[in-house]
This record gives sequence, structure tokens and C-alpha cells, in this order.
Amino acid sequence: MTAPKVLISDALSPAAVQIFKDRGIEVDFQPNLGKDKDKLAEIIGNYDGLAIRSATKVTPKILEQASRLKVIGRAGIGVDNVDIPAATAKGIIVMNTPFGNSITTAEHAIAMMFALAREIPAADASTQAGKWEKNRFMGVEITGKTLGIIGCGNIGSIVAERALGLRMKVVAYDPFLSPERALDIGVEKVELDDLLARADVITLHTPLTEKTKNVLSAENIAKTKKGVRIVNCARGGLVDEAALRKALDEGHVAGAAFDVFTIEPATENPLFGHPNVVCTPHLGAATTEAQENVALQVAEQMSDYLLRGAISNAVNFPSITAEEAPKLKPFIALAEKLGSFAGQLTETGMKSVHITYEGTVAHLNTRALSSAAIAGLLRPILQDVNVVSAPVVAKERGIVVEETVREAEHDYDALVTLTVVTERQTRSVAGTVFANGKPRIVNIKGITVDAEFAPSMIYVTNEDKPGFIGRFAGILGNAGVNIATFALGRDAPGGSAIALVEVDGEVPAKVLEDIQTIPGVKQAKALTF
Ligand SMILES: NC(=O)c1ccc[n+]([C@@H]2O[C@H](COP(=O)([O-])OP(=O)(O)OC[C@H]3O[C@@H](n4cnc5c(N)ncnc54)[C@H](O)[C@@H]3O)[C@@H](O)[C@H]2O)c1
Ligand SMILES: O=C(O)[C@H](O)COP(=O)(O)O
Repeated sequence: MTAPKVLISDALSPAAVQIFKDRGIEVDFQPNLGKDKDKLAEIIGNYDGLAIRSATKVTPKILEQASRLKVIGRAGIGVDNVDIPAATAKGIIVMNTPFGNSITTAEHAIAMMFALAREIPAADASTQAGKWEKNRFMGVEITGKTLGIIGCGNIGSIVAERALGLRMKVVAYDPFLSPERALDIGVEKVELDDLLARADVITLHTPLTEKTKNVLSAENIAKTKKGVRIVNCARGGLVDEAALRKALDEGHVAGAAFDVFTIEPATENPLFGHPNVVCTPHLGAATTEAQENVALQVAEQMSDYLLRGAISNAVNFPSITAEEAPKLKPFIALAEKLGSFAGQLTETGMKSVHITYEGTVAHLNTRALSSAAIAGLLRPILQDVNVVSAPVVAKERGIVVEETVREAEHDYDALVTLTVVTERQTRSVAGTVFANGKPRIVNIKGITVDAEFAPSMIYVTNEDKPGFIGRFAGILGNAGVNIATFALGRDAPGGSAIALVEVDGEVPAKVLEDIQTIPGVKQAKALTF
């Protein structure tokens, strides 16, 4: 196997380069490349992995050229610079490092709050200009003031903890914050209007979504307390910058400290130039410690995926630990092949898929297995679907996917049964993994069989009558098609029978036509795995 190749296109700590090298991964470190879209598009086709921060924008246009890309690793939290649906559609795992820079960013928010409260940047500039304006700068005390946190997740709750340590009162607006968690971290969970009315300082810590965009709109800024100070170290676009500038000019808002802007890099912005505004150029995560953390973590995660199939912190796929990956691997192959078997036989629109996991397999990561089964099922119809993109593609096509896990009810330690409901019929197929790690098909439409999946197979359903095998073998022999293995099954003597036959080489269409003329044959189909 040739070593995977990773491109680092943003200013990551060199610690990441070392990790990749130590793990035997080839790495190109081009810290400014992310800003050059054309160059990135030109070379991205050479890499299996792309490690980024926020400067690289991974657009559908870049992804179009990313023919061998398997993983994008964001050394940081926000993945809004990556087109996740486009990456998912191409089967590319997108992972981030959700905690590595949280403390650092929370500290930046607290630092920004103090910078505003004591006008430190302006006082610094004035002092260094030799003005000694001792009477110009009159600050406010933080102790006893109310901090309103919008978005109380990882960073918001660290900010809350620090603020409580500073003897502030903390109220939080976050619809997903449970009352128990609020109690745990010592904040009062409130509605947005209540927060706006009560907070002396407001700090934002949500991602930018359709719901959070302009959460501090002109209307909401008008509901704030006169003299409020606003800190944004989360994402540009959470605050209407023009409306905030107006409220600052009118003296309703006493100050604003922004690390993030609607357009970045921000070379101009409505907030710039106001005496009570403090700005930093998206430095929330910029400490030696945080950068070391996220670089090490992203390099480890990407290496684990590229070398061992382990997935952690992916935003578009369930996690698979390094220990779990080897156990899962044969079952991923089984699920994909069962899906492929059903997919190759399906000729009408699929309505739903039900996957049952019994026995030991029920304790594995069944979400990953179901994704593999759906990928196998859809691939005969939609060539480039894969394990990452399959669940989304199924959803887009209105295919309902259901899962059941239960203890073993059959002779097998582990059994996976896939049932596909199409417009015309319901088809079930089941398989297991033998001790040699090879997946086997053990049941088709309720009929017991026992066959390995082979590269070229013929599947026949027929009436269980004498003479079929002789004629079938004759047709193949006359056509020069060699039979490698032959598996038979039937529901009852004289009932419905199936044959699953491994052959060497491709099955000519004429052979299938001839098989179909054997009396009692209902269906004959060539399958490939
Ligand atoms: N300035 C920087 O350099 C920097 C560094 C790190 C993170 N960030 C940004 O900070 C933000 C928060 O990061 P985090 O790690 O705390 O994320 P997180 O997912 O842990 O927390 C986000 C919180 O926002 C809440 N939320 C979601 N929708 C909401 C809504 N409509 N109203 C109110 N709350 C809502 C969620 O429930 C969650 O608790 C992200 O946007 C991240 O990209 C910025
Ligand atoms: O979401 C994040 O992690 C921050 O915005 C940090 O971004 P950066 O790594 O580009 O500084």
C-alpha cells in the first residue's frame, strides 16, 4: 500500500507535520495555500487528506477536483468553511477538534469583556502617544454585573464558569441547554428577551445557523439595556453590524468587542473606527496551547482514519474507534455486500429498508453498518454513492431506513438481515461472518442457503423440479462458463428454490437468456461483488 498523502493548507502548528510523518504519512505543509483557491483546486487531486483551519474555503468547486480525497480535518471547531453536503456527497469524512481551543476562546471572550470595561486598547494607545489622559478613561466594574450568554455549549459554559469566578451573575439563552445542565454550571436559563433586558454584558457563543443569524438584529439590540456591552468571539453574522454601529453612535450600546466579522478577512467593517469598539482579527483560538492541541488532535484523527479506518469527531459520519475498526471491517463488508445483492435485484423504486442486527453484531456500531448496507444497496443504481454519502442520498430519495438490534435468535453468533420494500415486493437477504472473517450469505427470501460472495455469480429462482441442475450446467458448459461453487436452497420439496452459483469470468447475456428458458425458472440474474 502506498503511503497516504496529506496537504496542510492553513497555518497549523508544525506539530501536525511531525505527527503525520511519524505515522508514515506523506505531508505537504503549505500554510498560505488555502487563500489561493485556484492553486488549491489545481493540486487537491493529489491528496488523500486535507488539514485546514478557517482560511481555506472548501467549496464544491475545490471538491470537484478532489478525486482521491478521503478526509478533511479542521484544526478547530467551526466547519462553516467546508461545504459539508458537497463533501458528504463525495464520501469525504469531515472531522473537527471540538474541544481543543475552547478554553482559549473562552479566555479571549473574557479578555475582550475586560478590554471593553476598562477601555484598555484606547488607554494603551493614548498612553503610548504620550498623552497621559488619566481623566479620559473611566471604566466599569465587572463584579456584580450580569453577563448574558447566548449559546451555552462548550465555550459558553467555560465563559460562564470564569464569569462566576469573577463574581458576575450569569444568565444564558440556549434552547438546547437542559435545566439540569444550567443548574450544574450555575447559570440561570432564560428566554432571549429576558437576557436582552437584563444583561450588562452580552457574549455570543453559538454557531452561525439560519436560526442564529442576526440573533442580535436591530430589533433585538433595541431591547437591550442602555449601556450594554457586546462581545462576539463566535461567528460573524450573529450580530447585525450596521445596526450595532447605529446603536453605538446613538449611545445606547456602550461598547462592542468583536473577534469575528460578517466578511473575513475584515479589511473594512461598519464597526471600525468607533472609539468604543475593540477588534481582533479572529484570534479567539490563537494561543500556543490551543494551536498545539488542535494540530496534534487533527493530525492523530486524520492518521487514524487514513491508516486504520477509525473515525472520531466526524460531523458527517458516526465515530468508529481504532479498537472497533478491525471488528467492524468484516461486517462492513457483509453489510455492503448484502445491500449490493438486494440492490442488483431491485428493479422498481425502493420505499424502505429495514436492517436487523442479531447476536454479537448488535453490539457493534450499527449506524456505520447500516450506512454500508445502504451504500451497497444504492450503488447499482447510483454509481458513486459511498458509506458516507449513502444515508443522505437515501433520505433525499425518500427511502425510509429502519434498524432493529436484538439478541441472537438463530444458529448464528451474528446475523445481519436486510429487508428491502420496493413498489412491487419485499425482499429479504441475510448473512453472517465466519471465523475466517469472510462474509457469507445464509438466507434469501426466507430460504436457507450457504454461499460466499464471489466476484461473478448467477442467481436463479425456480420451481423445485427435477432436471433443473442438469440443464443449467449444460447451458454453462456449452457456453464455456466454468462453475466454481454451487449453492442451492428451497423452502419445501417441490416448492420455491434458489441457486447461487459462482462462475469464473463474466456471464454472457445469452447464457442468462438460455437459463430463463429452462422450465420452472422464474428469474436468472448475473451478480457481481
Ligand atoms: N473566535 C474564534 O476563533 C473561535 C474559536 C473557537 C470556536 N469559535 C466558534 O464559537 C462557537 C461556539 O463553539 P462551541 O465549541 O461552544 O460550540 P458548541 O456546539 O459546544 O456550543 C454551541 C451552543 O449554541 C447553542 N445554540 C444552537 N443554536 C442556538 C440558538 N438558536 N440560540 C441559542 N443557542 C443556540 C447550542 O445548543 C450549543 O449549546 C462556534 O461558532 C465556533 O465556531 C470561534
Ligand atoms: O472555529 C474555530 O475553531 C475558530 O473560529 C478558530 O478558527 P482558526 O483556527 O482559523 O483560528
